[in-house]
Amino acid sequence: MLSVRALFRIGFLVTLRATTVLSRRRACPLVSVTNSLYKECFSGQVSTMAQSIKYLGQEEAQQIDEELFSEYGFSVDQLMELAGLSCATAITRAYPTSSLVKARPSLLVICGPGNNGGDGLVCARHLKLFGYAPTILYPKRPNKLLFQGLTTQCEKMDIPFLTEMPEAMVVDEAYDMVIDAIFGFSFKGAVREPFGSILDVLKKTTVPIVSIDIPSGWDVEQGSTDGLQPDMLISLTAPKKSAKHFCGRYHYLGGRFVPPAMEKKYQLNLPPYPNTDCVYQLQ
Ligand SMILES: NC(=O)C1=CN([C@@H]2O[C@H](COP(=O)(O)OP(=O)(O)OC[C@H]3O[C@@H](n4cnc5c(N)ncnc54)[C@H](OP(=O)(O)O)[C@@H]3O)[C@@H](O)[C@H]2O)[C@@H](O)CC1
Ligand SMILES: [K+]
Repeated sequence: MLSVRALFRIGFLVTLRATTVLSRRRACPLVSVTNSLYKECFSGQVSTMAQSIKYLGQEEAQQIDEELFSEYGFSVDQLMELAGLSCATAITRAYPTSSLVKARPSLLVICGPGNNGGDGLVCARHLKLFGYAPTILYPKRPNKLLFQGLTTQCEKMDIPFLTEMPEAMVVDEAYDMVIDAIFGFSFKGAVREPFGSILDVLKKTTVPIVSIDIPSGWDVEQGSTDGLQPDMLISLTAPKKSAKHFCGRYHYLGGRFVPPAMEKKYQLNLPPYPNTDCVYQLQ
């Protein structure tokens, strides 16, 4: 005889399989269908399931970030290294080099002017170590030692830097995917150049886009109806509210550095990362 617990477990696996198949069709309204499936089947059953994770607003995400530095004594480069490493790890899980179609597993990493761009630089460095061939576009570089160091590290790893954004057709021909590390949770207002033109090109490409923390150009809380539609989203620390509108195939959580006291204070309800993994697959 199967116990009630075992029946719930079977029900969960069947639903998980169904949501994976559904979400691969990439139709946006399915996000709410899958979420309601979760709620219908599992409300109150398992506290660590995906639906119980907190989705952060913009101010709360910035407050947590600030507190990690001011109260918990972390440095930016420490957390950026862990964030970037988890992004590279999640990408290798979703798109192993053996699954890519180009002769070399070529990736275009586009880095923005803030810390999201820094995550992109770290991610590119680790991806190179993992056997991929990243190329970086870093059009607006902050005049800070941290970013200069990250840039030097990539240059010394023989990662090429582009001087301008290629056309959409060139991107599709030359790269297996694009890593979007342009804007994170501090993005606000209308997109300013040169990033407006870059995002316009990205909207015309057909290769998969992997967005770090937030699909760039999306409102951090509301998302976007006509913006990028990434194939993969890697939420850092905890998903932001806009992640509810994500319609791609893969959603990972990374940035396994949140102290338990902070998790409790903000009621993040983070899922249990398996063993020593630095990523957790939410979808
Ligand atoms: N604790 C965590 O979770 C950790 C988070 N980490 C990462 O940090 C990310 C947040 O980083 P962040 O705060 O530096 O901001 P981010 O979003 O990269 O961009 C700011 C830049 O964008 C610019 N900009 C803004 N709006 C714009 C517009 N409309 N059009 C054009 N430009 C615009 C803005 O320009 P400015 O205001 O200077 O003009 C500024 O230069 C977070 O998402 C995660 O990836 C990890 O590294 C470590 C641990
Ligand atoms: K991004």
